[in-house]
Amino acid sequence: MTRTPVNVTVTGAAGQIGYALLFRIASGQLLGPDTPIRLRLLEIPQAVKAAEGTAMELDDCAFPLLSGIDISDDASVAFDGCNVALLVGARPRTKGMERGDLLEANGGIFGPQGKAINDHAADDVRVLVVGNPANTNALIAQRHAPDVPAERFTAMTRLDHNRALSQLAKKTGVAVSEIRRLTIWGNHSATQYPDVFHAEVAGKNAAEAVNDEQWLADTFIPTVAKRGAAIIEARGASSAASAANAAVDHVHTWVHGTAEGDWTSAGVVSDGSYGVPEGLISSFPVTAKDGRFEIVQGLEINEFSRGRIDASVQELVDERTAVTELGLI
Ligand SMILES: NC(=O)c1ccc[n+]([C@@H]2O[C@H](COP(=O)([O-])OP(=O)(O)OC[C@H]3O[C@@H](n4cnc5c(N)ncnc54)[C@H](O)[C@@H]3O)[C@@H](O)[C@H]2O)c1
Ligand SMILES: O=C(O)C[C@H](O)C(=O)O
Repeated sequence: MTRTPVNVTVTGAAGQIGYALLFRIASGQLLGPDTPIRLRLLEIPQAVKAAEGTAMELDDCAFPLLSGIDISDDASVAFDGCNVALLVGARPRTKGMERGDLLEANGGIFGPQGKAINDHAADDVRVLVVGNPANTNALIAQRHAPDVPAERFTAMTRLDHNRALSQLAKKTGVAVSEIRRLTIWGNHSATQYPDVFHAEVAGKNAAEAVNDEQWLADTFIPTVAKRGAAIIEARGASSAASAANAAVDHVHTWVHGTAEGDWTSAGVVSDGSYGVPEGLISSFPVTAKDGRFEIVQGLEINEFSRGRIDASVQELVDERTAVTELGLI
């Protein structure tokens, strides 16, 4: 192997998503079978030992593409030379915590990590924020990295996208591979809007294939939007393997591109498209080419969709106002 390894930094490496994610990155599923990887794991001091245990297991897999593993509790070390940053570690909501408390606690994590990326990462750094509230955490990190192009900061809504694909495939009786052009709009929260109006199911318009607006409104949208909570209820812990899978999908698509004629969903910095205020990190339909996401332009937004997109975007505006008032951006 002669290529220089790509530095992939994973925060929250000792957590449950970290445990599902690291082995897939090291096996080549994130960047492809020809790209050697150096893992840089960031954890809080209390969890460094657990991260060391995971690193021992990674060693024991003898992955041919894994050129080394560094573990640190110092963001300036973990992001040094970083090419791909997966910001997974976050402060979970605990009993009695209000949304503002959660935003404040996470601002204390994502602000300094954004600054460390700004000061230490490689020029081509790409950042995916997984830790919740993912869109606003991504915004906080991006605002602390003025020297990094804003478009390099993204938030994960690929899990929502994949959930929507599966639900629609089940309803219409087709394979997920036969569905294209589905969109998640807005926030990675219960207000998100999974939109089938531009989607195709086996070459046919998805809304027409479903032909059941009540199912869309009363079953499909809430099932996708509340899936995270349903998994917590069932598993007693939030989604981990599916979240790691979506992170792998997001970065793989970002680097390798979307298929001709298709698109995916990602939280990206708004350029004002579709009435989403500029600068917000909101989920859009996006294509990827040459390592860049582009918002799909020119889609007609019907009345059913407009109100739902606006409601989720308003939640993002409110979160941005809250973190501005807290002095976090
Ligand atoms: N965007 C999505 O689709 C999506 C899906 C699932 C989960 N999530 C979110 O991902 C996050 C991680 O989930 P999890 O199940 O792995 O949680 P977890 O609690 O199992 O692990 C989180 C890890 O982050 C570490 N951590 C905390 N603060 C840190 C910091 N400042 N620097 C580095 N590491 C830090 C913790 O020590 C812990 O090991 C949560 O916020 C969860 O809500 C997002
Ligand atoms: O961790 C959560 O709150 C849920 C998670 O974001 C998910 O969508 O599964």
